Amino acid sequence: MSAVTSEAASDLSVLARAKVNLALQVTGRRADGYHLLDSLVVFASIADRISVAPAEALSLRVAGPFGAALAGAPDADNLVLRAARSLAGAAGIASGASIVLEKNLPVASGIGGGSADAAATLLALQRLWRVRPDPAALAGIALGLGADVPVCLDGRPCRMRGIGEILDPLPTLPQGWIVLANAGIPVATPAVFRARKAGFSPQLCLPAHFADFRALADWLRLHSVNDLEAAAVAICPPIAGVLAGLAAGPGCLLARMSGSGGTCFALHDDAASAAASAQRLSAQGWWARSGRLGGDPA
Ligand SMILES: C[C@](O)(CO)[C@H](O)COP(=O)(O)OP(=O)(O)OC[C@H]1O[C@@H](n2ccc(N)nc2=O)[C@H](O)[C@@H]1O
Ligand SMILES: Nc1ncnc2c1ncn2[C@@H]1O[C@H](COP(=O)(O)OP(=O)(O)OP(=O)(O)O)[C@@H](O)[C@H]1O
Repeated sequence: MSAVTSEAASDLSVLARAKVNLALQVTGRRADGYHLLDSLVVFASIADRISVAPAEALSLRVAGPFGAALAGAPDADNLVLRAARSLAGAAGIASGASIVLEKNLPVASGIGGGSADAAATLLALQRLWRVRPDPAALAGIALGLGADVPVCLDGRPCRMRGIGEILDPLPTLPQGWIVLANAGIPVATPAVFRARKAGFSPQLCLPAHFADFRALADWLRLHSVNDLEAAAVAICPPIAGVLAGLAAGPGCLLARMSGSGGTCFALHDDAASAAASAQRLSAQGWWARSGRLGGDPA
Protein backbone atom coordinates (compact mmCIF):
# COMPACT_ATOMS: atom_id res chain seq x y z
CA MET A 1 0.00 0.00 0.00
CA SER A 2 1.24 3.52 -0.67
CA ALA A 3 0.02 6.82 0.75
CA VAL A 4 -2.24 9.06 -1.32
CA THR A 5 -1.31 12.75 -1.14
CA SER A 6 -4.56 14.67 -0.56
CA GLU A 7 -8.30 14.12 -0.97
CA ALA A 8 -11.31 16.45 -0.91
CA ALA A 9 -14.06 15.81 1.66
CA SER A 10 -16.60 15.54 -1.15
CA ASP A 11 -14.80 12.38 -2.33
CA LEU A 12 -15.89 10.73 0.90
CA SER A 13 -19.42 10.26 -0.44
CA VAL A 14 -19.61 7.72 -3.26
CA LEU A 15 -22.58 6.57 -5.33
CA ALA A 16 -23.20 2.82 -5.48
CA ARG A 17 -25.00 2.56 -8.80
CA ALA A 18 -27.35 -0.26 -9.75
CA LYS A 19 -25.61 -2.91 -11.83
CA VAL A 20 -27.62 -4.14 -14.80
CA ASN A 21 -26.79 -7.33 -16.72
CA LEU A 22 -28.03 -6.41 -20.21
CA ALA A 23 -27.08 -9.94 -21.24
CA LEU A 24 -26.14 -12.84 -18.95
CA GLN A 25 -25.11 -16.14 -20.49
CA VAL A 26 -23.96 -19.07 -18.39
CA THR A 27 -21.17 -20.68 -20.38
CA GLY A 28 -19.85 -23.34 -18.02
CA ARG A 29 -19.28 -24.43 -14.44
CA ARG A 30 -16.09 -24.59 -12.39
CA ALA A 31 -15.12 -27.57 -10.27
CA ASP A 32 -16.02 -25.55 -7.13
CA GLY A 33 -19.60 -25.08 -8.37
CA TYR A 34 -19.29 -21.41 -9.41
CA HIS A 35 -20.64 -20.72 -12.88
CA LEU A 36 -18.70 -19.21 -15.77
CA LEU A 37 -20.51 -16.23 -17.20
CA ASP A 38 -20.43 -14.00 -20.25
CA SER A 39 -22.30 -10.82 -19.41
CA LEU A 40 -22.69 -7.24 -20.61
CA VAL A 41 -22.81 -5.11 -17.50
CA VAL A 42 -23.82 -1.46 -17.32
CA PHE A 43 -24.63 0.91 -14.49
CA ALA A 44 -27.80 2.95 -14.10
CA SER A 45 -28.05 6.40 -12.55
CA ILE A 46 -30.26 4.87 -9.82
CA ALA A 47 -28.04 4.29 -6.79
CA ASP A 48 -27.34 3.72 -3.09
CA ARG A 49 -24.89 6.11 -1.47
CA ILE A 50 -21.96 5.42 0.88
CA SER A 51 -20.59 8.27 3.01
CA VAL A 52 -17.60 7.88 5.32
CA ALA A 53 -16.13 10.09 8.04
CA PRO A 54 -13.12 9.70 10.37
CA ALA A 55 -13.79 7.76 13.60
CA GLU A 56 -11.82 5.64 16.06
CA ALA A 57 -14.00 2.54 15.58
CA LEU A 58 -15.74 1.09 12.59
CA SER A 59 -19.52 1.69 12.56
CA LEU A 60 -22.38 1.52 10.07
CA ARG A 61 -25.67 3.39 10.05
CA VAL A 62 -28.21 2.30 7.43
CA ALA A 63 -30.79 4.82 6.21
CA GLY A 64 -32.98 5.20 3.13
CA PRO A 65 -36.17 3.54 1.88
CA PHE A 66 -34.76 -0.02 1.85
CA GLY A 67 -32.70 0.34 5.03
CA ALA A 68 -35.30 -1.60 7.00
CA ALA A 69 -34.85 -4.60 4.69
CA LEU A 70 -31.34 -5.01 6.11
CA ALA A 71 -32.36 -4.51 9.74
CA GLY A 72 -32.96 -8.24 10.39
CA ALA A 73 -29.39 -9.25 9.52
CA PRO A 74 -26.47 -8.61 11.88
CA ASP A 75 -24.46 -5.51 10.93
CA ALA A 76 -21.35 -7.68 10.78
CA ASP A 77 -22.81 -9.52 7.76
CA ASN A 78 -23.35 -6.30 5.83
CA LEU A 79 -21.16 -6.21 2.77
CA VAL A 80 -20.23 -2.62 3.68
CA LEU A 81 -18.58 -3.64 6.95
CA ARG A 82 -17.09 -6.75 5.37
CA ALA A 83 -15.51 -4.56 2.68
CA ALA A 84 -14.21 -2.10 5.30
CA ARG A 85 -12.65 -4.88 7.38
CA SER A 86 -11.06 -6.51 4.33
CA LEU A 87 -9.45 -3.24 3.26
CA ALA A 88 -8.32 -2.37 6.79
CA GLY A 89 -6.79 -5.83 7.20
CA ALA A 90 -4.95 -5.71 3.88
CA ALA A 91 -3.70 -2.16 4.46
CA GLY A 92 -2.82 -2.60 8.14
CA ILE A 93 -5.18 0.23 9.11
CA ALA A 94 -5.89 0.45 12.84
CA SER A 95 -8.26 3.44 12.77
CA GLY A 96 -11.98 3.10 12.10
CA ALA A 97 -14.61 4.99 10.14
CA SER A 98 -18.16 6.11 10.60
CA ILE A 99 -20.05 4.82 7.55
CA VAL A 100 -23.55 5.74 6.42
CA LEU A 101 -25.33 3.63 3.80
CA GLU A 102 -28.31 5.27 2.12
CA LYS A 103 -30.17 2.20 0.83
CA ASN A 104 -32.27 3.19 -2.18
CA LEU A 105 -32.06 -0.10 -4.10
CA PRO A 106 -34.17 -3.16 -3.23
CA VAL A 107 -32.24 -5.93 -1.46
CA ALA A 108 -31.49 -9.34 -3.07
CA SER A 109 -32.88 -8.17 -6.38
CA GLY A 110 -30.29 -8.84 -9.11
CA ILE A 111 -28.95 -5.31 -9.41
CA GLY A 112 -25.95 -5.92 -7.21
CA GLY A 113 -26.95 -3.52 -4.46
CA GLY A 114 -24.77 -5.14 -1.82
CA SER A 115 -21.91 -5.54 -4.30
CA ALA A 116 -22.16 -1.89 -5.37
CA ASP A 117 -22.20 -0.85 -1.70
CA ALA A 118 -19.08 -2.92 -1.02
CA ALA A 119 -17.29 -1.41 -4.03
CA ALA A 120 -18.27 2.14 -3.04
CA THR A 121 -17.03 1.45 0.49
CA LEU A 122 -13.64 0.31 -0.85
CA LEU A 123 -13.38 3.51 -2.91
CA ALA A 124 -14.48 5.88 -0.13
CA LEU A 125 -12.25 4.27 2.53
CA GLN A 126 -9.19 4.33 0.28
CA ARG A 127 -9.66 8.09 0.21
CA LEU A 128 -10.43 8.47 3.92
CA TRP A 129 -7.53 6.27 5.02
CA ARG A 130 -5.23 7.49 2.24
CA VAL A 131 -4.24 4.06 1.11
CA ARG A 132 -3.96 2.73 -2.40
CA PRO A 133 -3.65 -1.05 -2.60
CA ASP A 134 -1.92 -2.36 -5.68
CA PRO A 135 -4.50 -3.32 -8.32
CA ALA A 136 -4.02 -7.09 -7.90
CA ALA A 137 -4.53 -6.88 -4.12
CA LEU A 138 -7.63 -4.72 -4.55
CA ALA A 139 -9.03 -7.11 -7.17
CA GLY A 140 -8.51 -9.99 -4.74
CA ILE A 141 -10.29 -8.14 -1.94
CA ALA A 142 -13.20 -7.35 -4.28
CA LEU A 143 -13.64 -10.89 -5.60
CA GLY A 144 -13.42 -12.24 -2.05
CA LEU A 145 -16.47 -10.15 -1.16
CA GLY A 146 -18.59 -11.43 -4.07
CA ALA A 147 -18.52 -12.25 -7.78
CA ASP A 148 -20.19 -8.92 -8.67
CA VAL A 149 -17.90 -6.69 -6.59
CA PRO A 150 -15.03 -6.44 -9.16
CA VAL A 151 -17.34 -5.13 -11.89
CA CYS A 152 -18.98 -2.69 -9.46
CA LEU A 153 -15.53 -1.44 -8.40
CA ASP A 154 -14.63 -0.85 -12.06
CA GLY A 155 -17.92 1.01 -12.52
CA ARG A 156 -17.70 1.22 -16.31
CA PRO A 157 -19.71 -0.67 -18.91
CA CYS A 158 -17.94 -4.01 -19.14
CA ARG A 159 -18.01 -7.40 -20.68
CA MET A 160 -17.71 -9.62 -17.60
CA ARG A 161 -16.44 -13.19 -17.85
CA GLY A 162 -14.99 -15.91 -15.63
CA ILE A 163 -17.08 -15.93 -12.46
CA GLY A 164 -16.97 -12.12 -12.53
CA GLU A 165 -13.24 -11.41 -12.37
CA ILE A 166 -12.43 -11.04 -16.10
CA LEU A 167 -13.44 -7.54 -17.13
CA ASP A 168 -13.06 -6.00 -20.57
CA PRO A 169 -14.25 -2.42 -20.93
CA LEU A 170 -16.86 -1.90 -23.63
CA PRO A 171 -16.56 0.94 -26.13
CA THR A 172 -18.79 3.92 -25.30
CA LEU A 173 -22.36 2.69 -25.52
CA PRO A 174 -25.10 4.78 -27.13
CA GLN A 175 -27.08 6.76 -24.61
CA GLY A 176 -30.61 5.80 -23.69
CA TRP A 177 -32.99 5.30 -20.80
CA ILE A 178 -33.73 2.40 -18.53
CA VAL A 179 -36.68 1.46 -16.35
CA LEU A 180 -36.00 -0.84 -13.40
CA ALA A 181 -38.95 -2.63 -11.80
CA ASN A 182 -39.27 -5.12 -8.99
CA ALA A 183 -42.28 -6.84 -7.39
CA GLY A 184 -40.77 -6.53 -3.91
CA ILE A 185 -39.91 -10.20 -3.38
CA PRO A 186 -36.25 -10.92 -2.53
CA VAL A 187 -34.67 -13.60 -4.73
CA ALA A 188 -31.59 -15.44 -3.42
CA THR A 189 -28.81 -15.76 -6.02
CA PRO A 190 -27.59 -19.28 -4.98
CA ALA A 191 -31.15 -20.67 -5.25
CA VAL A 192 -31.50 -19.34 -8.80
CA PHE A 193 -28.20 -20.87 -9.94
CA ARG A 194 -29.26 -24.17 -8.32
CA ALA A 195 -32.68 -24.12 -10.03
CA ARG A 196 -31.22 -23.56 -13.53
CA LYS A 197 -32.04 -26.56 -15.72
CA ALA A 198 -30.80 -25.55 -19.18
CA GLY A 199 -27.37 -26.45 -20.59
CA PHE A 200 -24.66 -23.92 -21.27
CA SER A 201 -24.81 -21.05 -23.76
CA PRO A 202 -22.09 -20.02 -26.19
CA GLN A 203 -19.94 -16.93 -25.59
CA LEU A 204 -21.37 -13.63 -26.78
CA CYS A 205 -20.26 -12.46 -30.22
CA LEU A 206 -20.20 -8.68 -29.88
CA PRO A 207 -20.18 -6.18 -32.76
CA ALA A 208 -17.47 -3.52 -32.72
CA HIS A 209 -20.00 -0.79 -31.94
CA PHE A 210 -23.73 -0.02 -31.87
CA ALA A 211 -25.00 2.74 -34.18
CA ASP A 212 -27.60 3.93 -31.66
CA PHE A 213 -29.57 2.79 -28.62
CA ARG A 214 -32.19 1.03 -30.74
CA ALA A 215 -29.41 -0.97 -32.45
CA LEU A 216 -28.11 -2.01 -29.02
CA ALA A 217 -31.59 -3.17 -27.95
CA ASP A 218 -32.11 -5.04 -31.25
CA TRP A 219 -28.76 -6.79 -30.92
CA LEU A 220 -29.49 -7.81 -27.33
CA ARG A 221 -32.91 -9.20 -28.28
CA LEU A 222 -31.62 -11.18 -31.26
CA HIS A 223 -28.20 -12.36 -30.05
CA SER A 224 -28.26 -12.71 -26.26
CA VAL A 225 -30.33 -13.90 -23.30
CA ASN A 226 -30.40 -13.91 -19.53
CA ASP A 227 -29.84 -17.61 -18.81
CA LEU A 228 -31.09 -17.18 -15.22
CA GLU A 229 -34.50 -15.76 -16.17
CA ALA A 230 -36.46 -19.05 -16.45
CA ALA A 231 -35.10 -20.36 -13.13
CA ALA A 232 -35.86 -17.07 -11.37
CA VAL A 233 -39.44 -17.02 -12.73
CA ALA A 234 -39.90 -20.64 -11.54
CA ILE A 235 -38.80 -19.61 -8.03
CA CYS A 236 -40.63 -16.29 -8.05
CA PRO A 237 -43.55 -16.30 -10.57
CA PRO A 238 -44.39 -12.57 -10.10
CA ILE A 239 -41.22 -11.81 -12.10
CA ALA A 240 -43.15 -12.85 -15.24
CA GLY A 241 -45.72 -10.14 -14.47
CA VAL A 242 -42.99 -7.53 -14.04
CA LEU A 243 -41.48 -8.49 -17.41
CA ALA A 244 -44.92 -8.28 -19.07
CA GLY A 245 -45.62 -4.92 -17.42
CA LEU A 246 -42.33 -3.46 -18.66
CA ALA A 247 -42.79 -4.90 -22.17
CA ALA A 248 -46.28 -3.34 -22.37
CA GLY A 249 -44.91 0.16 -21.72
CA PRO A 250 -45.13 2.32 -24.88
CA GLY A 251 -41.61 2.90 -26.24
CA CYS A 252 -40.12 -0.26 -24.66
CA LEU A 253 -37.35 -1.61 -26.92
CA LEU A 254 -36.46 -4.63 -24.79
CA ALA A 255 -37.63 -6.06 -21.45
CA ARG A 256 -35.40 -8.54 -19.62
CA MET A 257 -34.37 -9.61 -16.11
CA SER A 258 -31.08 -8.43 -14.56
CA GLY A 259 -28.71 -10.82 -12.79
CA SER A 260 -30.47 -13.49 -10.77
CA GLY A 261 -33.60 -11.31 -10.46
CA GLY A 262 -36.14 -10.31 -9.45
CA THR A 263 -35.44 -6.79 -10.80
CA CYS A 264 -36.23 -6.51 -14.50
CA PHE A 265 -35.36 -3.69 -16.87
CA ALA A 266 -36.76 -2.08 -19.98
CA LEU A 267 -34.72 -0.08 -22.49
CA HIS A 268 -36.21 3.07 -24.01
CA ASP A 269 -34.66 5.60 -26.34
CA ASP A 270 -36.53 8.57 -24.87
CA ALA A 271 -36.75 9.88 -21.33
CA ALA A 272 -40.49 10.63 -21.40
CA SER A 273 -41.67 7.11 -22.24
CA ALA A 274 -39.27 5.62 -19.68
CA ALA A 275 -40.58 7.96 -16.95
CA ALA A 276 -44.20 7.21 -17.92
CA SER A 277 -43.57 3.45 -17.75
CA ALA A 278 -41.96 3.76 -14.31
CA GLN A 279 -44.92 5.84 -13.08
CA ARG A 280 -47.44 3.33 -14.41
CA LEU A 281 -45.66 0.40 -12.74
CA SER A 282 -45.27 2.31 -9.45
CA ALA A 283 -49.02 2.93 -9.50
CA GLN A 284 -49.46 -0.88 -9.59
CA GLY A 285 -47.58 -1.09 -6.30
CA TRP A 286 -44.19 -2.18 -7.65
CA TRP A 287 -40.84 -0.50 -7.07
CA ALA A 288 -40.06 1.16 -10.39
CA ARG A 289 -37.58 3.86 -11.37
CA SER A 290 -36.37 5.34 -14.63
CA GLY A 291 -32.85 6.59 -15.24
CA ARG A 292 -30.16 7.30 -17.77
CA LEU A 293 -27.95 4.62 -19.28
CA GLY A 294 -24.85 4.66 -21.46
CA GLY A 295 -23.13 7.63 -23.05
CA ASP A 296 -19.65 8.65 -22.04
CA PRO A 297 -18.61 7.26 -18.65
CA ALA A 298 -19.23 9.80 -15.86
C1 LIG B 1 -25.69 -13.40 -11.11
C2 LIG B 1 -24.81 -12.17 -10.99
O1 LIG B 1 -25.53 -11.13 -10.33
C3 LIG B 1 -24.43 -11.67 -12.37
O2 LIG B 1 -23.86 -10.39 -12.35
C4 LIG B 1 -23.56 -12.47 -10.18
O3 LIG B 1 -22.81 -13.48 -10.79
C5 LIG B 1 -23.84 -12.81 -8.72
O4 LIG B 1 -22.84 -12.19 -7.99
P1 LIG B 1 -22.88 -12.14 -6.38
O5 LIG B 1 -24.28 -11.93 -5.91
O6 LIG B 1 -21.81 -11.17 -5.98
O7 LIG B 1 -22.48 -13.64 -6.09
P2 LIG B 1 -21.68 -14.27 -4.85
O8 LIG B 1 -22.16 -13.63 -3.58
O9 LIG B 1 -20.23 -14.31 -5.14
O10 LIG B 1 -22.22 -15.76 -4.95
C6 LIG B 1 -23.49 -16.15 -4.48
C7 LIG B 1 -23.77 -17.55 -4.98
O11 LIG B 1 -24.15 -17.49 -6.37
C8 LIG B 1 -23.61 -18.56 -7.10
N1 LIG B 1 -22.73 -18.03 -8.16
C9 LIG B 1 -22.37 -16.71 -8.18
C10 LIG B 1 -21.60 -16.20 -9.20
C11 LIG B 1 -21.17 -17.10 -10.21
N2 LIG B 1 -20.40 -16.68 -11.23
N3 LIG B 1 -21.52 -18.41 -10.17
C12 LIG B 1 -22.32 -18.88 -9.18
O12 LIG B 1 -22.64 -20.06 -9.16
C13 LIG B 1 -22.89 -19.43 -6.10
O13 LIG B 1 -23.80 -20.40 -5.66
C14 LIG B 1 -22.57 -18.48 -4.97
O14 LIG B 1 -22.46 -19.15 -3.73
N1 LIG C 1 -25.28 -3.53 1.85
C1 LIG C 1 -26.07 -4.52 1.46
N2 LIG C 1 -27.06 -4.29 0.59
C2 LIG C 1 -27.84 -5.32 0.16
N3 LIG C 1 -27.73 -6.57 0.58
C3 LIG C 1 -26.77 -6.86 1.45
C4 LIG C 1 -25.89 -5.85 1.93
N4 LIG C 1 -25.05 -6.43 2.76
C5 LIG C 1 -25.36 -7.73 2.82
N5 LIG C 1 -26.40 -8.01 2.04
C6 LIG C 1 -26.99 -9.34 1.83
O1 LIG C 1 -26.53 -9.79 0.55
C7 LIG C 1 -27.55 -10.54 -0.11
C8 LIG C 1 -27.62 -10.11 -1.58
O2 LIG C 1 -28.09 -8.79 -1.64
P1 LIG C 1 -27.93 -7.88 -2.94
O3 LIG C 1 -28.91 -6.76 -2.81
O4 LIG C 1 -26.51 -7.54 -3.15
O5 LIG C 1 -28.39 -8.93 -4.01
P2 LIG C 1 -28.45 -8.89 -5.56
O6 LIG C 1 -28.89 -7.52 -6.01
O7 LIG C 1 -29.28 -10.06 -6.00
O8 LIG C 1 -26.95 -9.09 -5.98
P3 LIG C 1 -26.36 -9.64 -7.32
O9 LIG C 1 -27.06 -8.94 -8.45
O10 LIG C 1 -24.91 -9.25 -7.16
O11 LIG C 1 -26.60 -11.13 -7.31
C9 LIG C 1 -28.83 -10.32 0.67
O12 LIG C 1 -29.19 -11.54 1.26
C10 LIG C 1 -28.51 -9.30 1.72
O13 LIG C 1 -29.07 -9.60 2.98
